[in-house]
Amino acid sequence: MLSKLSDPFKHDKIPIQPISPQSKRVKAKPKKFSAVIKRIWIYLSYSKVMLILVLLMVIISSAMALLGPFLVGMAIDKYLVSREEMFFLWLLAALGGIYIVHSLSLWLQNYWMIGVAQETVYTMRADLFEQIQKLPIPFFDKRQLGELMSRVTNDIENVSSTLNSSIIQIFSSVLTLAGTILVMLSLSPLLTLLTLLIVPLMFYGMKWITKRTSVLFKEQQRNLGELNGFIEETISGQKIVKTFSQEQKVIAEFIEKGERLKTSGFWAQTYSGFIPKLMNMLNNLSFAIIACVGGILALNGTVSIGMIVIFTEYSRQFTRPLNDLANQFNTLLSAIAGAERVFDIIDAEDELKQEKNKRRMEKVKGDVEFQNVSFSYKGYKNTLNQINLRALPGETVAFVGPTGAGKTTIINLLSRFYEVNEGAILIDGVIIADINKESLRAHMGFVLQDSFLFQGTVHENIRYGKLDATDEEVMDAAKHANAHSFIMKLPKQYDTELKYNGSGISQGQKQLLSIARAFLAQPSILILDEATSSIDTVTELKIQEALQQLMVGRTCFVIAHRLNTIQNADKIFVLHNGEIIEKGNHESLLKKKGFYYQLHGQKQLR
Ligand SMILES: Nc1ncnc2c1ncn2[C@@H]1O[C@H](COP(=O)(O)OP(=O)(O)OP(=O)(O)O)[C@@H](O)[C@H]1O
Repeated sequence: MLSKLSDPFKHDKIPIQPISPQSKRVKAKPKKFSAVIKRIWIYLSYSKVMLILVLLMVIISSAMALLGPFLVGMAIDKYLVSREEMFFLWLLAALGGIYIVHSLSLWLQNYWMIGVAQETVYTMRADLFEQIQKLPIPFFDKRQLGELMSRVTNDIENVSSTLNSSIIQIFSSVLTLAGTILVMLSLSPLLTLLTLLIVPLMFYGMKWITKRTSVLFKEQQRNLGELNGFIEETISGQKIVKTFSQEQKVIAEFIEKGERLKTSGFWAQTYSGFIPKLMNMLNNLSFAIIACVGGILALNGTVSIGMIVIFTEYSRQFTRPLNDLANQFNTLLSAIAGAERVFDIIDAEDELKQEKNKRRMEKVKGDVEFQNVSFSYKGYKNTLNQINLRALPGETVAFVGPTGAGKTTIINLLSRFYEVNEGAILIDGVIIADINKESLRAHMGFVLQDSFLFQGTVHENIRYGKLDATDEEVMDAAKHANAHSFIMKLPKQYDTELKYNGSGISQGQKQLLSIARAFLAQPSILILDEATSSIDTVTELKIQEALQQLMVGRTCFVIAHRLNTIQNADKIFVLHNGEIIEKGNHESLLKKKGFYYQLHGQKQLR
């Protein structure tokens, strides 16, 4: 029936596939709820004391809610029927007390639950962020930044709002439900059985609906992640979008993704919206049955009027928590979908776990050797084939070759961002796969083309190279890197706040800061990816001079684009299609009159 419902958001311009329940796009099967709930429970248990207090308040408020109608019924029988005024007054006073305690316990459970929810979400977010820091580079190859961001923000937020609103509701509903059934059974087993008639109907109705909504909620979260990824990408790439006048294309793509999110949201909400409607219907049915049968029993004189009032009140109390549970189910399903996406990342294999027992290198001389190294990115054909090379301590090794030849990949393998498929890389005679990654990278310094600068002061950004460096050391590094003079001209010198990725300073200045970082780190092995972007001659000279200084006494691997780097290099490896096709120094390679000679002649080293 539902598949026939028309999609109210149908867009005339861009045809999109509606995410109807029959859609083939809904592939994700919900994992076991119990496993996800168990995980959330572990997080909840970090705030045990507060949670116990919440539970205590839930028990009190549920008991008060149960006691209320009972006293009302008694009051009716005692006053309306027997006219026992004194007892009636006592009952009224007790009723007043019950409602005050009820309200207070409701307020307190809410107060403590907010604390539990905030603590839980804080820990979950911290775990997720920490895990993201430990994930290996190949993990990020497969994912969009915005999609990951969506997990840290939206999905976690989803869990938070559910904890705030649903947990108490679920606890108290279950308690009230159990208490009500018990009291009802003790009052009239027949009427209780009549009330319980609707339970199997509720159960099957809910099962049918939730089977569909859980898949749809997951689809909605995934679409939200995709949309966020797209937004992040287009905002970061605004210059390119504008340069190529792609605004309309980007807007159209956004609309398409937005439509997809809207449609999946629509179906998820529509399906889950049936839950309260179904509950309401069954609720009314139950009420009608009780009223009819109870009325007949009262007319026969089998039960008192007070008893009927108590009972109809309880029957309402019985269906109300069921109703509440059904309403909360929506939120709960959406939160479970979010939590599942968060746990997917938390459970991803982190690179540091396997590294724990590996050997740490205290000192590195810088003797680096590649032995028959072959490598392919996952799912691609070989990028590097049988690479053999050696750099002795203090030597400068340069890589040249056309674009896509595999120069960056060699560096990626040396830093263990990726692992070799065949062969081995050795540092000072030790295979690097056996060295703890952290300790390996601690001996490496990187000056990359697109050296990233973080939001923070100039000082903080340089100190990234050595977190415990003193102010003097930072300034000293900046002086060696020829960065000091431009820093002093900044509005607040070393305390100047840099904008996102250093967007407030020039490309050349960014490079000088990254050289300063490397100076501070004092690595034994230096990895240098020379910038190809054109920089003004004065800054270019400063960069050259700083790099010359930085390279002294270290083993350097350079992806070279500049002639003077090449001329000074001890060894040059010419790469083509993932293979070393020529090696030697500048003079010997020129003499050979091979590929290097051609590149050099074209004044183009890549
Ligand atoms: N993460 C990745 N996943 C799949 N393939 C990749 C990945 N990174 C690089 N490649 C591919 O590996 C090959 C070598 O790339 P690499 O970046 O090492 O070349 P390069 O010589 O440094 O090129 P350039 O001079 O343009 O930077 C290319 O074909 C590239 O498309």
